[in-house]
Amino acid sequence: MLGTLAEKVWRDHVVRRGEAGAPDLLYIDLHLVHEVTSPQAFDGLRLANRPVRRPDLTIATEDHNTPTEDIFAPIKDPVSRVQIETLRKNCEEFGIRLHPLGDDEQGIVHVVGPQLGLTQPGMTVVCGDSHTSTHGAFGALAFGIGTSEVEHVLATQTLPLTPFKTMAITIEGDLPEGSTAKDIILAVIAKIGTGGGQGYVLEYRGKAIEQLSMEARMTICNMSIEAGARAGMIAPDETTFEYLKGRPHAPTGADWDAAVAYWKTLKTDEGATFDAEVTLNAADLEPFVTWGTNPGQGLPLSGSVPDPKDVAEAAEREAVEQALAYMDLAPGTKLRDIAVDAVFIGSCTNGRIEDLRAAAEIMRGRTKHPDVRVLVVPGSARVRLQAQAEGLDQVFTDFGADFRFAGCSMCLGMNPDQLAPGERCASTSNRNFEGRQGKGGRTHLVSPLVAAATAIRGTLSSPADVKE
Ligand SMILES: CC(C)[C@@](O)(CC(=O)O)C(=O)O
Ligand code: SF4
Repeated sequence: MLGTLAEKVWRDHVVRRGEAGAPDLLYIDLHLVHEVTSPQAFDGLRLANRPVRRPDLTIATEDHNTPTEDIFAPIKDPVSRVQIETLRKNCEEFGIRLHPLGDDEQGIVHVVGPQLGLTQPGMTVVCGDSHTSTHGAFGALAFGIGTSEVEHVLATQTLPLTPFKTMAITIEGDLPEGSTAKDIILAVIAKIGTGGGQGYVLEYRGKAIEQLSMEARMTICNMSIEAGARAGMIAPDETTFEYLKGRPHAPTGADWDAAVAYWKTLKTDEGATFDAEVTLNAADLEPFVTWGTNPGQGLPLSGSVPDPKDVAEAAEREAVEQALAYMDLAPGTKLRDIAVDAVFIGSCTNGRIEDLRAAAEIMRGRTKHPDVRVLVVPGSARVRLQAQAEGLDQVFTDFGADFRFAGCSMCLGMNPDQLAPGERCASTSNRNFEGRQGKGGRTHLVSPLVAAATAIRGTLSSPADVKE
């Protein structure tokens, strides 16, 4: 029977079909765990006196509450310290592999999984974290789950799920210079809205997608959740196989050949139909920035802050007014004239080696604007080591940036890296909600290229604005 990529992966994982609208029971190939959403799940197992069903398909890391400097000193914040200590105790008790702070494989869970070759095409991948959609870049069916579902997967390695609808997002054309995968996904969210993907798995297709690296594909799938989708997927191809070959947990020898043969079948059949279709032309895309307090409130950098008076629908007009009040922006202000206090380069959206290389390319031989503080936080310890091996750490330090150890850092206000109230930041992360980066902090979501150019000029900028 003809099927889409998502339908094929789903079909291959059904343990039991739900009758009369009841959910299917799906097998889970990879369960990723971090310190924030796992404590209650492990408590549930303890209370029911249940072991973890497949510890070998489960892996944990520390990323949200961890500091990104003085990482070998005791964690100062008591809540963070308890979260981390609880994860370590749980992993010890239940026999789960853990990459703790200080380990060479530690990092943000959605950077570590792919980097270790754990995330593979055709897998079902879950984590108690909505940005698990990242792993769909490999043609895996990957999605965030809640704490009770974390417990269910730990106990049974399965999950009851109602099938998602499928939406094709076709990106044709070639990305212009200075525009990146981040600009693609910000444009997609602006087009379909933060609820546009509700109930769907998004499959990204088209020439512009096929030309992207795995890191760029992960940026796009990572933010599928910000369009309301459960998951984002890209069909695996030679780029995928190239990325995976030789990684610590990737198959080898005859297993590798067999895996690639299967992975090559993982694409939507000619003639298979999607429940919805959206098309964008990458050639039209210029660097995108958000002006508001959700990832859908974004515009091309050449634009200006919208005027609520131009918004016809009352509820939407009110949302724009509220966002502008929080962001302290006047309608009509050119986005390029918005001065920032901070720049953050990192997160599971744009904290990989390719992202750091892109930012370093702009920063090399330059220095930051005196009024801007710049944080560069690798998505994993491995990325940090790679950046040091390539001398990028020196570029960042000479630029005046603060180059840190790996973690979620200033993506969210759960660790020491936070914005002060009123501080405005150009951030390569994925959420700009009120207070996301720290109480009263103001976030503009941007690509690593825009972040680096902004750090030079002091206002939201693209590489073209800082060309020497
Ligand atoms: C809050 C944190 C655990 C989280 O990683 C959760 C999530 O993405 O679901 C986030 O980025 O909001
Ligand atoms: S980097 Fe940000 S979005 Fe990603 S898992 Fe960490 S907190 Fe969540």
